Amino acid sequence: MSVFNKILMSLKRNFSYGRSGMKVTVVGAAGKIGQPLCLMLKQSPLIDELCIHDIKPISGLGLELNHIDTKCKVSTHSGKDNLPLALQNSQVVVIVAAAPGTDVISYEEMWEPNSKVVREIVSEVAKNCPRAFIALATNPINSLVPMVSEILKKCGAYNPNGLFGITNLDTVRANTFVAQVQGLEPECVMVPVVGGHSPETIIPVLSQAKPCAEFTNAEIENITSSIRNARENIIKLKPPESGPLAKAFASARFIISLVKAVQGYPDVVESAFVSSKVHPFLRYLSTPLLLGPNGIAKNLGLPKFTEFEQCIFDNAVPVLAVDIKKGEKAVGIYDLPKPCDPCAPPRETPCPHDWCEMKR
Ligand SMILES: NC(=O)C1=CN([C@@H]2O[C@H](COP(=O)(O)OP(=O)(O)OC[C@H]3O[C@@H](n4cnc5c(N)ncnc54)[C@H](O)[C@@H]3O)[C@@H](O)[C@H]2O)C=CC1
Ligand SMILES: O=C([O-])CC(=O)C(=O)O
Repeated sequence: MSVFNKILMSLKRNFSYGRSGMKVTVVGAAGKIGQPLCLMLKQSPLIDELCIHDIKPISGLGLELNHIDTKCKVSTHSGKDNLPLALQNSQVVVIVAAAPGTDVISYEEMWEPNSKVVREIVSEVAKNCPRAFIALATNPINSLVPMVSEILKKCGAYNPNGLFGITNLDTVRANTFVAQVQGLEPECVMVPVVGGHSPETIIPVLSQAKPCAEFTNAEIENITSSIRNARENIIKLKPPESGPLAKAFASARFIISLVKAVQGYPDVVESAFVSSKVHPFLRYLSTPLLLGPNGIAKNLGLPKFTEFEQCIFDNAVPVLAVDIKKGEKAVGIYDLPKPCDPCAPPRETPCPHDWCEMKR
């Protein structure tokens, strides 16, 4: 890129900082994560309109939020029929809607009911705001993001750089647990977490934590399992009706980063589960991303792994492949070719070990 173009781009960015008219719509806003998430988004000076939607009545929540003395205006729409109105002119759509009671069951069990809910919502997004960035928090992320991509493709509204499965809760947890072990301030710690968002597919890359840190093998195993089992541990301890606060915090951080990037702020990096070419067998993967005005500006790829990290990553690959396929197949498009056939001639890129024994 020429120096002239670089200057032009930087001027464009500076002019677009704080651009007005940023409408963020949260679908499923009356839920347990939706409410604290909206409270946090209402405090962002970068959002002009926070539109909240739920199938449940939501005007009281909107009124309550509008009593907060920040510039962001909250608009409310409830009921399925009013979703198109809520979505119109949205630049970012956040989906936290889920079928009743699915927050305490396994990802496997919630796939069926939640895929129905998300499918309906995404079809409306494709019709009413096809250019909006979509941030999906509803689980199971590993299968729902591929499903949403296929729905959007069918509707001619797919932008691979504009669809994100929110996984940075795992990064938030990793930063916290590493800070506890190392005696550091959590705000100063940055741990890359890659893979997917389920106990078997979350890969915290502790060897690349910043600031650089030494861990014993026992610490590595404890931190990794605390991150992977965080959801289960919370379900055991918290009454089901209480709010998932750290989860809402992580989602809010992701949305605010996305809004910043869309408004032209430089150097915005967050991890998310996205369409990806980083790994030869996985069409979706969570990795750190450089975000920009058009969504993903650059996929920062996989960090360097230790032997342990490589091993847990390799074990996650077949699980992720099955999760991804489940989402893609749900829209009835195709069956992916088997990525590794033991009888086929050797491939240029070696299959990860364990691949061929994968459970299907
Ligand atoms: N990716 C992540 O980091 C996180 C993901 N989650 C996921 O977010 C989802 C929501 O969790 P909770 O708020 O605890 O559940 P919840 O059951 O408390 O809330 C879900 C809300 O969605 C609404 N809803 C259902 N169908 C709808 C539709 N068609 N249109 C609009 N609204 C609809 C419900 O009325 C309800 O208010 C779950 O799938 C959970 O696993 C939660 C926290 C973090
Ligand atoms: O499923 C949920 O409620 C939230 C979640 O993703 C997690 O805790 O990792």
